[in-house]
Amino acid sequence: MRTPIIAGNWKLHMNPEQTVEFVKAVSAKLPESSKVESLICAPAVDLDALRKAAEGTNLHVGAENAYFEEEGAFTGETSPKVLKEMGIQYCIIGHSERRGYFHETDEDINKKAKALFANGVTPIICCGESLETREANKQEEWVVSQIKAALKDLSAEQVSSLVIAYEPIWAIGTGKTASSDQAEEMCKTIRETVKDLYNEETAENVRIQYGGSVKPANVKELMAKPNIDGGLVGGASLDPESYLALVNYQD
Ligand SMILES: O=C(CO)COP(=O)(O)O
Repeated sequence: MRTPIIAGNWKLHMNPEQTVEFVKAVSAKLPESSKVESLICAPAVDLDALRKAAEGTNLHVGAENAYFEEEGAFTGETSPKVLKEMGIQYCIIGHSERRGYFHETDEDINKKAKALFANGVTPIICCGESLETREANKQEEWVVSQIKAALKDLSAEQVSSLVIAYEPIWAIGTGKTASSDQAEEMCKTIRETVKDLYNEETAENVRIQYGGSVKPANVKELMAKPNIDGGLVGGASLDPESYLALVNYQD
């Protein structure tokens, strides 16, 4: 059985003090990790505070990005090796904002996935189509091609352990959620792609999140779908009450 994973992606919000306040506000009310994994992915400058504040709680900690090199002359980048040393468990890669504003390619994302695995950090690999691609009804081939490129040369064991986040760009921060049927349809396609590339067991193990205007009001319906194992949540993860409503969607 796949453990559901609800992750906040704070993007460029929150400072270390606010991070500690947030953890204080949520820590006592988080579900058991065996029931739902509660994760916050925070800006690199907040990770030390987040990891320390989350110690001994059911809150898991992730980064929003990392580079594919561990060290060297790469000004401004975040090392996957240092993430590991800091005790960071997850790292988002290939978010559409990174692909769009920072020109990250499928090849970069594949290299980042390998670098994270080399350092024992679990990647959350994002994929998703633009409105233009959906209107042209090309969303499936677009997402399948992103997945194939991101997973290139990864082992079945690695793919079993990672997380894929389907985030249609037209649903991010727009208040326009994909319908639960649209989200399920693509998450199912992603799982079938993993089965074609690897095997049934790997496809059954890989966790697939939906992201794009997930809110307390729609999380339950999304999570009821058989191929949706979690949410990657931007705006609604910044407020403690809203975050708690998301991670406790089973109550
Ligand atoms: O991009 C997202 C999470 O990675 C989704 O953001 P919103 O939940 O704000 O739409």
